[in-house]
Amino acid sequence: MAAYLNRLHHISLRVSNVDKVAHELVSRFQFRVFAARLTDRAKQLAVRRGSAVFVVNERARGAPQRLTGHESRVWSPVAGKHHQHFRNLYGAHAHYPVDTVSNVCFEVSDVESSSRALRDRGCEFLLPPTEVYDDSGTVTYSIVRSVVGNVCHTLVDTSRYRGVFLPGFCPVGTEDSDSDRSCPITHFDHITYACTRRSSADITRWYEKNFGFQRFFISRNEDVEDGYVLNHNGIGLRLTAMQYWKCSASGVKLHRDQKETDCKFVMAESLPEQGSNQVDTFLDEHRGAGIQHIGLYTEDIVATARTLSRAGVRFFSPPPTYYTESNENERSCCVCVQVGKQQEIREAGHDPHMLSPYGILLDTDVHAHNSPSQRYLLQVFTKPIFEEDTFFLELIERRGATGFGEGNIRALWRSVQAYMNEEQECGQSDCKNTQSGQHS
Ligand SMILES: O=C(O)C(=O)Cc1ccc(O)cc1
Ligand SMILES: [Fe+2]
Repeated sequence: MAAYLNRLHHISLRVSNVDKVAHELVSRFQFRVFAARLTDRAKQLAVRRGSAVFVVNERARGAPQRLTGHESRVWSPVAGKHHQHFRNLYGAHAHYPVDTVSNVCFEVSDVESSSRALRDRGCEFLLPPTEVYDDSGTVTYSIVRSVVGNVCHTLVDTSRYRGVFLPGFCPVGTEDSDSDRSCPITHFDHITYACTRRSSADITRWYEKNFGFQRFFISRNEDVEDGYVLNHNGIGLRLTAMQYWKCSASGVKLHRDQKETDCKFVMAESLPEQGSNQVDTFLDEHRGAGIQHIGLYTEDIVATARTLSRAGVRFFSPPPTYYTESNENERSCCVCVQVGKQQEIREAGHDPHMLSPYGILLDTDVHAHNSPSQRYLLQVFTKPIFEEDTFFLELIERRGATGFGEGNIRALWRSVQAYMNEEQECGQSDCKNTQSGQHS
């Protein structure tokens, strides 16, 4: 392994309208702006909910903005001077034609040695280790390109920094406790990439080799090379999942379902046999592979979905029969068409009427079924949040289940597919703001 990752530090979005996207995250998704970097050339807003931090960066218009060759050749840290050159600090440099989630930033203990090791393994750096400072201390960071579309990783060491976020950012608002029970989002649960065909195996190897990620299996029937393949009834999807093995989360209080402070990574590929689908749509509209969605972990998905729904967030919903009918065979049969989950929802101790207004899906871990401590997870998916049909968010509550619900993936797939078909019939992009597929 080349780089030891301590934890996920933040995720960067690059958008044409920072205020609009930040406002969406704040007014709808209940994030709070806690730091800002505003200069005549840059606008960066940092928003937080629990330990989930997004930085919303302004997307440069006009000529692509790149670091110059001179800057790339500088290897040893250059104290403090660099920040004058950068329109957007911490990994938001590269030009991209549409709004996008461009960077997953990891905290590491030693940026220099991690970067050197990654470079020796052939990784491409957009920025060598660089120091920036302000009155609250110093931070070292570098930026490495990933092997997935436009996604980059900033590696940052904040151990010598006492400020509210990162050098150059000013605190905004007052620190509050995030203890609001109506929206207990605590952290990023997973990041899902939309990948081009047959690229998942190489991507997995890249993360294993360079960052010590570990593969984990979504299904017992999953093949090591092929991943988890869903290829029937109109669903053509290959999923491969991995997580990073965190190294030093000592002192961090962990939630019972949170294994250390890890965040899972899921690679989704579309399979050609079943026709065009949501992964293809992402690749088209995003103009390449990238981050398709991010799962936000919540301790109470019903309360969170209610709060977000009242604030205007729109969710995908399965057909009403999902909550009113039961399909006993569904759990043991991987090819039959799903009808309903009423009984499964009740058996898990939930009321279908509480889940249906928001389109919340429930999936029991098949192998734990009938055991006294039934393991399941609850998920709900939002409509895309940028102009293009690309990036969306997900809420996830885990009740002992650590993977991804096979049944939920099918239910989500169908509701997204129905929505895409509807949009195609309308031929209007503003349909995504309507209440279609929504029961609330
Ligand atoms: O189930 C999840 O939350 C996943 O992240 C898996 C997944 C990935 C891509 C899709 O288009 C649909 C589902
Ligand atoms: Fe997901």
